[in-house]
Amino acid sequence: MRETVHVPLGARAYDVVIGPGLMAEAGTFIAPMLSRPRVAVVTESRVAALHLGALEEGLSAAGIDCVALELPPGESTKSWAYLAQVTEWLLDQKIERRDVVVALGGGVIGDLVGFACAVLRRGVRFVQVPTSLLAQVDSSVGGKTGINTAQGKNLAGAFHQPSLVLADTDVLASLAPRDFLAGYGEVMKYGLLGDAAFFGWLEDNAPAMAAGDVGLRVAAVKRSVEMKADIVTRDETEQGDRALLNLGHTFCHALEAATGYSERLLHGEGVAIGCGLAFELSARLGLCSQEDPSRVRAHLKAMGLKTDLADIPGDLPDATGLMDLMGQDKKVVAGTLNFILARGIGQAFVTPDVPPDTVIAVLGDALAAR
Ligand SMILES: NC(=O)c1ccc[n+]([C@@H]2O[C@H](COP(=O)([O-])OP(=O)(O)OC[C@H]3O[C@@H](n4cnc5c(N)ncnc54)[C@H](O)[C@@H]3O)[C@@H](O)[C@H]2O)c1
Ligand SMILES: O=C(O)C(=O)C[C@@H](O)[C@H](O)[C@H](O)COP(=O)(O)O
Ligand SMILES: [Zn+2]
Repeated sequence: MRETVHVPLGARAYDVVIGPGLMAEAGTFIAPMLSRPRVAVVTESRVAALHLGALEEGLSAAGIDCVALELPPGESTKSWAYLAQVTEWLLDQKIERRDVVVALGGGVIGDLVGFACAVLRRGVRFVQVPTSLLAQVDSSVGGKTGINTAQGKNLAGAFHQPSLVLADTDVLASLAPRDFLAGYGEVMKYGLLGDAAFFGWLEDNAPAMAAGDVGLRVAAVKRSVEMKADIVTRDETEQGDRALLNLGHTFCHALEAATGYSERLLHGEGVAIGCGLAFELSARLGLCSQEDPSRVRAHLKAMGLKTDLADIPGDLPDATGLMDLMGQDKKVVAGTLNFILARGIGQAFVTPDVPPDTVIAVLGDALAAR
């Protein structure tokens, strides 16, 4: 059940290894990369309590010593304060330019530690050991690293590719159901953006995958990573096509900002709701049939995922307020926001041609249904 997806980025190429039992073999994979048998691991306390011991044993079995830093869990750790703490801790540990840092955790740790490694001594290699479904299918691959700022989501960061990704599917068993489902939002995104057959496969198989079927989990992670690797290889720094991976994210990032990056809305939940809104907007613009957003929302509901703005607890800004938050999106060019829309399931495309009034109308209707 071991799968490897290669990300062919020339001098920055690397493998994503997927399957059960990888923690125990981490040292075997990492040892050939080292100039001395020592690594620094950065993680967070919830993941550390469950999986740091297994990683340390896997490293030690290959004769690799490690020091570890544990941060608080949660989205608010993706901040300037923790970027400074991680960077200074790595310097205090005398991590050298040729050393390797290991990011053990979900997307929060991967994004933060990757950014710290991008700036540490102007660039130190890092290995992603993603522990959430979201991190295994998306954030550990492709080299987008960063933090949130007071102005919005992921607004400071760098493209810094990992040197290796070890996605041990066994660790997904300890995820809380809500965190597993949030990660599923990004899995479904791949089907919606470019592979209708994968979306159909998910409609048939995702309930069993969520219930714990290991073979289905490996298959879903592999297909997601293949799709991401393919897009990232075509457009590493998001000059064009890579924005397809942002399907649903313009809405999602505004909603995350509006809910204060809190437990009210997890990133993957925002992606799920955002994908529904992107398809609704596409249907309103006559690009796809009304059956497509209905099918997306029906699948989200069947999976038990957040589907509508009504599923977000507490107050939200009005439609204009949400549009203002979208103004910080990194896809804005000369003041015009690029959207990811779809001509059908699996047929997403990037376009600046979206009348703001139509976006406001879609948001207004979604807010009115709360
Ligand atoms: N860089 C990228 O390309 C990219 C892509 C997608 C998302 N992201 C970012 O990733 C972040 C979201 O990632 P996430 O959903 O993994 O969030 P996260 O890192 O906060 O993890 C989600 C929750 O799961 C817990 N957890 C992680 N692994 C666990 C395990 N094996 N067992 C039990 N609990 C575990 C964490 O403690 C946390 O409470 C967001 O900041 C998002 O912006 C980045
Ligand atoms: O890798 C990408 O490219 C993505 O857009 C993946 C997204 O799922 C992810 O949330 C990413 O962090 C969003 O990037 P941003 O550039 O919109 O901040
Ligand atoms: Zn995302």
